[in-house]
Amino acid sequence: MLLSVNIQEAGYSRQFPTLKNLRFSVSPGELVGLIGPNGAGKSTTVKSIMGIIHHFKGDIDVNEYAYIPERPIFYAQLTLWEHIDFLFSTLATTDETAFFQKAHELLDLFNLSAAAHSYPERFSKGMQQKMMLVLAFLKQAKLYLVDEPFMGLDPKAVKKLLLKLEEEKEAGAGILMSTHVLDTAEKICDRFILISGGKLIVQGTLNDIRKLSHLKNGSLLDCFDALTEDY
Ligand SMILES: Nc1ncnc2c1ncn2[C@@H]1O[C@H](COP(=O)(O)OP(=O)(O)OP(=O)(O)O)[C@@H](O)[C@H]1O
Repeated sequence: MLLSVNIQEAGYSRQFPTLKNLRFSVSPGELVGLIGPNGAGKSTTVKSIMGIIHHFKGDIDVNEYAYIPERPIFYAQLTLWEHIDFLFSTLATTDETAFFQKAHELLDLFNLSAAAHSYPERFSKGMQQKMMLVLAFLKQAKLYLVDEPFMGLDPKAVKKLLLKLEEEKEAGAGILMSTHVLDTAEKICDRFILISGGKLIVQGTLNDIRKLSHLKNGSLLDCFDALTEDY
């Protein structure tokens, strides 16, 4: 198991916890979709796994991970290449040649080579998001925590991201991905965790979700709609 989550309570105030009684796990080679309406608690779940939620009761067992944030996070004073250099200095890996070769490949893949020595503050939103992808894939972690990754990416970049996720999965990584892009999630995720109002509604394959929502051939969106009706 790469990730085992048992949240009894988590949130931003002790009196009104955002999440309650949420249990799930992610195994090697699995892409698990974390879905739910706005404000359902997806980001709070990801932050709980990362250990940055103040009010927390429960147990999280998590391997070393790479995080792809919903909104780009970077140091304004460092160029993209300096971020890559800095990342190398924080990793246990000693194979410098392989690391920097991979950095060049990823920059090339996401069309960022020409921007490598520029400051990310001046990048477009999509370029900043692609920079997050490059840094995450460079970590070569066994577990990926991905929070709404498609925002701001052009269709080509989305396709490349999906290919990279598939590649990592084939290589045995586990991925937890929160997203609102349900038609894509339906195509690529092995399982889903549907939350609403901070509670688990259902977890399982699309077929499990179809059964529960009584929609035999329903799309993930139809099932989502049916199961979050009172939202
Ligand atoms: N920093 C914060 N302080 C206080 N409350 C917060 C904070 N961040 C989120 N919340 C609240 O926690 C609840 C869950 O928010 P969260 O961001 O986890 O939802 P989400 O499912 O990721 O939503 P979205 O799809 O809109 O990104 C919301 O009611 C939100 O207002």
